Amino acid sequence: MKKLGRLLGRDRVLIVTAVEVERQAILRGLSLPDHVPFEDSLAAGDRVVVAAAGVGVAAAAAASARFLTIAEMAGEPFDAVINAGIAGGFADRVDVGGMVIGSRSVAADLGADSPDGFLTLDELGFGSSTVTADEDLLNALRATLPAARTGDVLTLSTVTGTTAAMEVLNRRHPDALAEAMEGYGVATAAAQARASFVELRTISNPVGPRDRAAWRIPAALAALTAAAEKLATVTG
Ligand SMILES: O=C(O)c1cccc(C(=O)CC[C@H]2O[C@@H](n3cnc4c(=O)[nH]cnc43)[C@H](O)[C@@H]2O)c1
Repeated sequence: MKKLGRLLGRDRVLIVTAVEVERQAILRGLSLPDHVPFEDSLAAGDRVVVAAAGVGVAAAAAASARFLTIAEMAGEPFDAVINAGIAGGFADRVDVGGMVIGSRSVAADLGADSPDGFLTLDELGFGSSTVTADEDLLNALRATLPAARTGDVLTLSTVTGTTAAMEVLNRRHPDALAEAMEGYGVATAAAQARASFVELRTISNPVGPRDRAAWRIPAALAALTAAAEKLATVTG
């Protein structure tokens, strides 16, 4: 059974989260069951599949590549990939509980340090530390989620936990809205599978000195569910 029709104008959409609670938050919003294994969703011809990849850029890239390859081999390739989950928000740019659509997913710690400053992959001549979101997908998300802010989302291997680290990021990426740990990895897998990509994040905590008590994970998960509910209204 095709449980959800075309989402955001796409035939088949893969939504990749890091962890299961994020996956369930999205499934709740889409009114999809939460117990269907990935392979069974594919076999059923579901047009929207939500899968958890694990935390961090390596798990995100490896699992996304696996999901995309399995779908391609089954003759049901995904044509769009959304990396969705919770994130840290940069103060004064986005509030806890708010939402960010990534215009770019930036691997902010991938490169080389030097006495003259940080060198990105681009500057080193090894490719790019940045994946730009697909314009049509980005615009479709923006139209569906008008309350969301649009801007760069950083991908980091370490959650920022000190004022010093936050200041370094602020200097290097003065316009970034949020940081998370998977976007660039999912985006790279999507690019290699020639699927369009966008990152969608709801804010669970401010970026800055580690303060576990300030994390508002239930609020960020509720915002993910609300976003998915809105996405479900734009099916064809
Ligand atoms: O520091 C802690 O005690 C702690 C407690 C719960 C979760 C964590 C995580 O590291 C979750 C990482 C997970 O969530 C995304 N995320 C959320 N906020 C941030 C952030 O400020 N910086 C980076 N990643 C964040 C991330 O994408 C992971 O999937 C820590």
